[in-house]
Amino acid sequence: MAEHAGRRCCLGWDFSTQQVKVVAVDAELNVFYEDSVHFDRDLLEFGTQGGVHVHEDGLTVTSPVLMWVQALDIILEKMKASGFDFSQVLALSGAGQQHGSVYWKAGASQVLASLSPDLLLHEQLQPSRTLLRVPPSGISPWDVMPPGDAGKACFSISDCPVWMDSSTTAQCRQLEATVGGAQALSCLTGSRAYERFTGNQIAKLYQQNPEAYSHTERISLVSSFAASLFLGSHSPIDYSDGSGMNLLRIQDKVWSQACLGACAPHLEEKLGLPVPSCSVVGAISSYFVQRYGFPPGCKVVAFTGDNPASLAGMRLEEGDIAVSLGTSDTLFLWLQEPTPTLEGHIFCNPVDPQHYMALLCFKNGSLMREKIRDELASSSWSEFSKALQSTEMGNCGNLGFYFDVMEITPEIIGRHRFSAENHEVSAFPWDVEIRALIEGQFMAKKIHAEGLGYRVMPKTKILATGGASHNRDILQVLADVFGTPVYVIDTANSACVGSAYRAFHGLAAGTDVPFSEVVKLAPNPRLAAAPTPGASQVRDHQSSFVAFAS
Ligand SMILES: Nc1ncnc2c1ncn2[C@@H]1O[C@H](COP(=O)(O)OP(=O)(O)O)[C@@H](O)[C@H]1O
Ligand SMILES: O=C(CO)[C@@H](O)[C@H](O)COP(=O)(O)O
Repeated sequence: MAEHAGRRCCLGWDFSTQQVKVVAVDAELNVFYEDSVHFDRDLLEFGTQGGVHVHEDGLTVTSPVLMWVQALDIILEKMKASGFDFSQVLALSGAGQQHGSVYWKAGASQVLASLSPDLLLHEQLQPSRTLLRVPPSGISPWDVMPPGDAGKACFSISDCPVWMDSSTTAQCRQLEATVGGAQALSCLTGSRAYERFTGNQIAKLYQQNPEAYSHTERISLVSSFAASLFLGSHSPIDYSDGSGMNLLRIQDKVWSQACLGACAPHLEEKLGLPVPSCSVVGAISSYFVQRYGFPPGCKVVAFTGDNPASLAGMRLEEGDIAVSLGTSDTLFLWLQEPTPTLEGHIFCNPVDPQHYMALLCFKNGSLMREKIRDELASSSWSEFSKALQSTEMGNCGNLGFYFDVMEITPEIIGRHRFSAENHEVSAFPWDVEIRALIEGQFMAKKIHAEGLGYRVMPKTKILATGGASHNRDILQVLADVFGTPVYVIDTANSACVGSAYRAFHGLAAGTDVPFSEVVKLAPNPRLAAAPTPGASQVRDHQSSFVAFAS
């Protein structure tokens, strides 16, 4: 019998850009099981790179919905094969990459409610595998399943727009114009119009493929889509992930009728009512009880966005700053009051309904670092680290900005290098280039955080998470650029851990127990890097070059 048999626990899931991950956390808040399915490596038949398909226009970016379903099938079968005791799961919650959307076709709710435990999920939700690849040129990416599949397939479109998509500029301008401009939209929804935000993606679908839109009974975020699989019915969207749509009024937490109307008709009924992030949305469906042995009373707590879930997993406190180095790089803070501006985002807080969080998202994160690693460091993180170890903090005044894809913060593309004399140059030696990349990425984060009003205080700590937080040399640069100690939690999967913590909070639903009380026994974050003495002088010298990044 596996050692994790018979331990009462909550599960935390993360449907992120490159993989589906899960952790099991016991009642003492120890993580005792972790697993993942990596889309590019484990689901080769979908042909994704970094979990996505970039279309020929270079702007449209999608992921196959069935890949996500199949990843869940694989991971659950792996858990079963390892002897994981599902009967001990008291509750589960999860997270999804933010902004991505799933279009459930009319009739899908009946299929979800009557799944046979003898078959895998993906075999029942979309039996036909036609049109799963990136459509050849000339065919709209908004493909509809062939008419012969009507009644069988559960999705109106098989390729879902994801957060890396930047093809909806026209829809963004239209939405801003409808509500009185970018600042007015930001005051209403927490953000000016952003291409990846779901309302603009829905507007594009409606305009380009009205047939698929009209056949859609429900639109989910990636988070609420994943929750729906566990529930066996459409799960509501939670306030926190719902804040990434340009549709939710973040103060009173209802859909903005003006924004809905600007995007597409009958949208409110396709979205359902949004709910508080700590809501129990129901009990697990009988499919999971019969196939895997979950207890029938296992609660499903609303799934949320991966960044909000990370905030929960890191137990972020006011004054701290979280830096997530996943596929995207993000930086986020706990906020008492929303202060929407033209840059960055304000989301409803996932663990405290009275409060908010601020978030900045940088698209050129891990995939950009991997590219430079592959070009200059023999595809090896340890070679990459050697460059950081062998070069000086401040890089002798050399500075670089690396945006191979159109950046979100700020909107800029290309590689730009400046010598100590502030001349633009075309290349650096390999080790200088690697340091320039990492210092440039963190300087940009610091400058933009300061633009949001954030100031480093003596007690400030950075909490780092995401895949690249495994790399101590990268974290040292982070500590030096911010002049602040950097802490990590035991697993880089803070979105999963946060989801499991949120599931425990859901068990206490109705008792008014605050989230902080539920997680007070969780292990404290560990110091990973302290600022090197003298780092602040180097930073002050460099800040004169940084106008470029802002
Ligand atoms: N030792 C390392 N040094 C730097 N980056 C790393 C290291 N290990 C993993 N990564 C990066 O972590 C990324 C994946 O991060 P992760 O948080 O799991 O992504 P996501 O949740 O978006 O799927 C990979 O793309 C890889 O570049
Ligand atoms: O767009 C955003 C946040 O606004 C991204 O942070 C996505 O949520 C993707 O997350 P990762 O897969 O990179 O964690």
